[in-house]
Amino acid sequence: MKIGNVPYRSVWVDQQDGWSVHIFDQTRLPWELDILRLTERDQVARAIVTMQVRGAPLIGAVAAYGLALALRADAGDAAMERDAALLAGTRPTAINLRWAIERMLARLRPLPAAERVAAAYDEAGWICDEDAAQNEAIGRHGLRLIQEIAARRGADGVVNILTHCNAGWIATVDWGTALAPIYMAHDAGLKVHVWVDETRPRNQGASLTAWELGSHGVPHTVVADNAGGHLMQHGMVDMVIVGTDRVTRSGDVANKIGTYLKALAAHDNDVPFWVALPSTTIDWRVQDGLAEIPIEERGGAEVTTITGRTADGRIETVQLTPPGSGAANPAFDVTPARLVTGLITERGCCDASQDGLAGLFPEQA
Ligand SMILES: CSC[C@@H](O)[C@@H](O)C(=O)COP(=O)(O)O
Repeated sequence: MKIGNVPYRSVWVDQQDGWSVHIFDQTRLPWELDILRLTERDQVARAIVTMQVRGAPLIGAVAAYGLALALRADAGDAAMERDAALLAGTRPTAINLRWAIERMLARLRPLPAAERVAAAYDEAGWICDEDAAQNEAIGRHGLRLIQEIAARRGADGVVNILTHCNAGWIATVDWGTALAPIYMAHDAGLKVHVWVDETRPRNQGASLTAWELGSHGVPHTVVADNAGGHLMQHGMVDMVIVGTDRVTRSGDVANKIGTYLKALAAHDNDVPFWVALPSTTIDWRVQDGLAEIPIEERGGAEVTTITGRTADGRIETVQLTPPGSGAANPAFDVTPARLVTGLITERGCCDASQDGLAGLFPEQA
């Protein structure tokens, strides 16, 4: 996607040196566009843990390059297994991270150490290219859903879409998942307007989704997380599209904390609730999302403080709560498949169910 008129991906290898890895520091957006240069394993691990990079597909892709950087230091068997485990353990909920590391190891383990660095960069590059292509396909399939609603609304009708967290191009290698259909609808001339949940505590909606949509010229309005139910009750939401960090083989969906409440409100108001994902986000080994998906617990400071830009341009973090108040910070929740209208994947749309997923991905069933 473009910033200004310059096309970017969310992770790329330095063209000059051919090995260091660049990312945007997402903790500085939307205030500053800082590009970080990563040169070693620990920088990559730190970037994922501190959420300088975030979003399920992107942390998988960046971790893949993290393993390539680690192999530059030591490409022996023991070091590779240790570094792969370290990178895979940086965040627990998004399955794309484990998937990417397992794919890297499947390619690298049979090779002699001397051939591993080149192969690792090659494989990480494929992971990135495939993610971009899958998300573009998700965009095309999701576009049809938006077109159907637009057709019912008539020529002047605006399609109002609510989204939670950030599942845009900055959360993937390119295009995004939930936002890909929205970009395509906007580019196709459909009138779309996006309700952007602020997404406390880290505000990925207010900072990242609003920045992405604004940069692309997509009309949008940021709302407090608690506003979604009210908007749906008053007919102001035509559909919900969210991304996900892990989908079970039965169609349960883990996504940013608060997604479940939006699904409940959508169900109560007959608003279609769609989840967009590349197949790399499906955990075929897991059936019951509530029982089996590990939910990341992050530090309480993300709840007790808030970061923003002051009137004179400084980025500051301020305290919201009284001294001594404790805080809990579960970062994800699980929406049961029964509340999900359907899944939008690179192979098309399906029911959020074992049969639905098996129909699209028979080789996994
Ligand atoms: C295409 S990204 C899908 C999900 O990863 C996204 O919705 C989300 O929950 C991200 O959580 P985050 O904690 O910001 O990494």
